[in-house]
Amino acid sequence: MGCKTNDELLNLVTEAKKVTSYGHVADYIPALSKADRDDLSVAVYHVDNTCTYAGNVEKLFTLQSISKVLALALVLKDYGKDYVFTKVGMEPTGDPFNSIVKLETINPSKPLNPMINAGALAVTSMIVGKSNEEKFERLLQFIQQLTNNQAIHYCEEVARSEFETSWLNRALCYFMKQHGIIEGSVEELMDIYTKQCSIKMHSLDLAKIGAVFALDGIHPETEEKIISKDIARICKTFMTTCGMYNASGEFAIKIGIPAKSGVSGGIMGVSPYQFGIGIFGPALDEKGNSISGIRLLELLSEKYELSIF
Ligand SMILES: NC(=O)CC[C@H](N)C(=O)O
Repeated sequence: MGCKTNDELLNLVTEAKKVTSYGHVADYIPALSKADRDDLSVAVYHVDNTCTYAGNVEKLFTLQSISKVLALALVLKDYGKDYVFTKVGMEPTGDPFNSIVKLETINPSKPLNPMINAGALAVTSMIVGKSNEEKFERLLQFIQQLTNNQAIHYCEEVARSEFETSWLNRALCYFMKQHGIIEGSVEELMDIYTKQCSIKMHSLDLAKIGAVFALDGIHPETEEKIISKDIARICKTFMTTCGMYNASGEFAIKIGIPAKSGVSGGIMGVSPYQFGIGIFGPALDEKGNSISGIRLLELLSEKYELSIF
């Protein structure tokens, strides 16, 4: 088992930072454009409860699309896979994460997978609760359990910023509502979805969630079984096939671990039975993945032979 000292990680971070200048901070959600594009931090949370890190690992960032895996785990717990997969598919798309094109061309308008926006919106619409507040509270509590950190909350500024500008996501919702994939108020769904994407944490907490997946759903600190082995397996499979959007194939070849990215620049990685990885590097490549974060994972995977394939 490698990657046990902070110095090892710092060397890799220094090397990975060299590509930062080729990336750009996301600005289609206006509040995200305030990020410092030179940031790069990484935390590795080992299943034996030790942690190594480099960079400013206490800096908070919003989960964005990383939250899609966590919302999926929650609805799979609530409903079981048979029902969930009547509303969302299991296939990679090859299209950008916010694309609408396949919703129209594929019958019966079921989003292809839960890692693209359409699929994630369908998943979030399934969260159980009597009111919008209760639904979001359940998701938040689940994420607090995964991090073993009751202080986890969401960033109101980022949530509001996305809510006020999310026209394409609304379009995806109305399309799916027309075809019976989602029900109820689109504005209420957008309210939960934008709060979900704005849940904030630092790389250490994100690495810890990765470690829960690395241990098939068991929390390394509390030893609590938070999700079943089967749900952990399904989530890791989606991370492997669709987690890096339409760069997932290349990522599987070059790095070869289950991972999920978000447009804030976060990446959660999983090295099964070894550790979880939390990365924050807001400069993104053209597909919307952290450019230095991917470079760092490439260096880590080569050095410690992390590929699962
Ligand atoms: N790729 C992402 O991280 C997308 C999440 C973002 N909140 C959106 O829906 O556009």
